[in-house]
Amino acid sequence: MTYQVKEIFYTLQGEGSHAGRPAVFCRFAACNLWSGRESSRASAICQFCDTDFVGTDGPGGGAFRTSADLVQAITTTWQGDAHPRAKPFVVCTGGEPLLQVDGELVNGLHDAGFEVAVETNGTKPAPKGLDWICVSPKANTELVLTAGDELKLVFPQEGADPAGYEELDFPSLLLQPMDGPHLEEYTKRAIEYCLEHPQWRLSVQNHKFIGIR
Ligand SMILES: C[S@@+](CC[C@H](N)C(=O)[O-])C[C@H]1O[C@@H](n2cnc3c(N)ncnc32)[C@H](O)[C@@H]1O
Ligand SMILES: Nc1nc2[nH]cc(C(=O)O)c2c(=O)[nH]1
Ligand code: SF4
Ligand SMILES: [Mg+2]
Repeated sequence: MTYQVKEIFYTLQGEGSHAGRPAVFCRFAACNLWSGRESSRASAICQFCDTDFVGTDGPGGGAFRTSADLVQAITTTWQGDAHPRAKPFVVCTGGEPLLQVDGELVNGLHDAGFEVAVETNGTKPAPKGLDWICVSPKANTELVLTAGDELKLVFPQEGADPAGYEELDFPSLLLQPMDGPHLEEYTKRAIEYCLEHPQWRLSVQNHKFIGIR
């Protein structure tokens, strides 16, 4: 299978429970909830996306004909020293990574020594063996992945009340303020929500504040 990848880069995980951890980000092209074209944003199922995931023209991007080719590209992008306390870490994101990430790729990344995380909208099943699953549910979609390692809800979303996700099988519940013209107001509301409902924690998009990718 050919993997369509927008970009591959080395940075710190900016969001969620692993915030601050060095990681290779592999951003897969395409999503099932938006075409990625601005002209169709208003009619998309997911309308607040902060990411360009169209095409394969980003740094390190391309069409990788085999899982081995993609594993090699990810391996060469990792820049950390080998250390017994720090396994190389790759975050598969997108676009929607679970349109493309398969068991063969996960196995190949494991064989290369990586811990493998995904950032997913939760509407597609996950292959076996992933080390970290972050599900970020979107209003008006059917959630297929009802278990994982963290649930990171972009907040607020009409039709996606945090309380509706509390009984699912996620050890961490995170609220991430929706970036856009109302970020300041939504951050205040997310803080208030967490203070009143301490089963939720705040996830800020650190990378946007510290000027890294
Ligand atoms: C670009 S998405 C790609 C992965 C997957 N499609 C998903 O939605 O989880 C990566 C993360 O950014 C979050 N995100 C996207 N747009 C955002 C925004 N405007 N403000 C805050 N978080 C956003 C998503 O909810 C998700 O957790
Ligand atoms: N630094 C950094 N952390 C991130 N965590 C999730 C991201 C994503 O776009 O999926 C992301 C991203 O784009 N950059
Ligand atoms: S599901 Fe994820 S990648 Fe797709 S449009 Fe929404 S935030 Fe962007
Ligand atoms: Mg991002």
